[in-house]
Amino acid sequence: MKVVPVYQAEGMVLCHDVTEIIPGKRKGKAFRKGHVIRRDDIPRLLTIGKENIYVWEVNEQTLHENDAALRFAQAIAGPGLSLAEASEGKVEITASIRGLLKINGEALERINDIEQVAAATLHSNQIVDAGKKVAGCKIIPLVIGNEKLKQIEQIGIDCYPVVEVKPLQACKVGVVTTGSEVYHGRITDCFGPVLTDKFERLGSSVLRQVFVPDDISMISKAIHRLLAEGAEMIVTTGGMSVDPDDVTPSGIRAAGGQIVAYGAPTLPGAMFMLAYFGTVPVLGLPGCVMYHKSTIFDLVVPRLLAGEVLSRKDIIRLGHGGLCLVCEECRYPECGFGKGS
Ligand SMILES: Nc1nc2c(c(=O)[nH]1)N[C@H]1C(S)=C(S)[C@@H](COP(=O)(O)OP(=O)(O)OC[C@H]3O[C@@H](n4cnc5c(N)ncnc54)[C@H](O)[C@@H]3O)O[C@H]1N2
Ligand code: MOO
Repeated sequence: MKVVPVYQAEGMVLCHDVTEIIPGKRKGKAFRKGHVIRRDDIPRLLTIGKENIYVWEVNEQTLHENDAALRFAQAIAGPGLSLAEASEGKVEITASIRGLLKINGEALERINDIEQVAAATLHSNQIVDAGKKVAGCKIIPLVIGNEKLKQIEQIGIDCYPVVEVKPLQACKVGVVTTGSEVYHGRITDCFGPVLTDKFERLGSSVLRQVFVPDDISMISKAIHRLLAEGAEMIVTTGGMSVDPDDVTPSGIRAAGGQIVAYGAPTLPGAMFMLAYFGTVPVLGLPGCVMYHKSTIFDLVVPRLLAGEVLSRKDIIRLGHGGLCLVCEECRYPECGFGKGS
């Protein structure tokens, strides 16, 4: 900060608000702190009585907060995002498409470890609609050293993209509904409509729903039939728990898939299974997916539709934030469920 004669202040940044008082008419801010002084501001500043003012100097080594915030946002934003105009040292980042929000948490931490800058985001791995605000980049002082922006830009290159929205692929989904009580018509199937609705909301569709009793070989055959019909994802429903008739995990194993995990640290959704048949994910969905509004389904399926291949480690990580409070009115993803992963 330094004092300069006002007629030398063009291009420099005001360090404080400048108040103008016109008796009987108005009292208010004539210029805001952070304003970059233009040549035509000078006569007005002189009229207000400012022959000398405190300024920050912007030169090759320093940047005004708004210019810096824009470079900051450009450095962290990847595909599927758009940037708002810089204001008060801040640029907001919004989704430009509907899709899966991905945040590189490690890169974000490295950036926020740089002094005088702050980036805040929504949590990773949630579906966001186009227009949703997902992140904000803020410069703390009015003027910041260029080297700090260069550090951020290097992290942005090394970890590209720090923030992105991945589009969801439209998938043809095969459904294998197990349960002798459903197969023999003792009860009406309720899983199919829930899944049709959930997949349609995600831009995918149910190719076919096959009904089988609690029989390992029939479950296995149904999986192969749907694979042969071109299913790009298969979900089996029910029979995932511990009763003698809960044989769906055995059916998936018998079909010969590569098992990623049986059991997931999410409640509801603990009795979940994920397997792969080549590139086709096969999911074992427990009864809770039919009953509860938000479950393991909502944490895993969007990521699969965004093209991610999930590992056992990805499933294990769901534990932090994997406890759903089963609120009367479900507000997911505007809650803690799935937040830690
Ligand atoms: N002793 C234990 N009991 C339970 C455990 C456990 O670990 N130990 N796990 C619980 C969890 S977690 C879940 S989730 C549920 C359900 O798990 P399943 O996937 O095995 O579900 P099912 O036994 O097949 O069915 C439960 C219930 O839902 C009805 N159902 C199933 N499919 C359909 C369908 N397509 N349409 C309509 N209704 C359906 C079924 O008739 C049963 O009433 O287990 C807990 N228990
Ligand atoms: O899978 Mo149950 O899967 O936790 O409610």
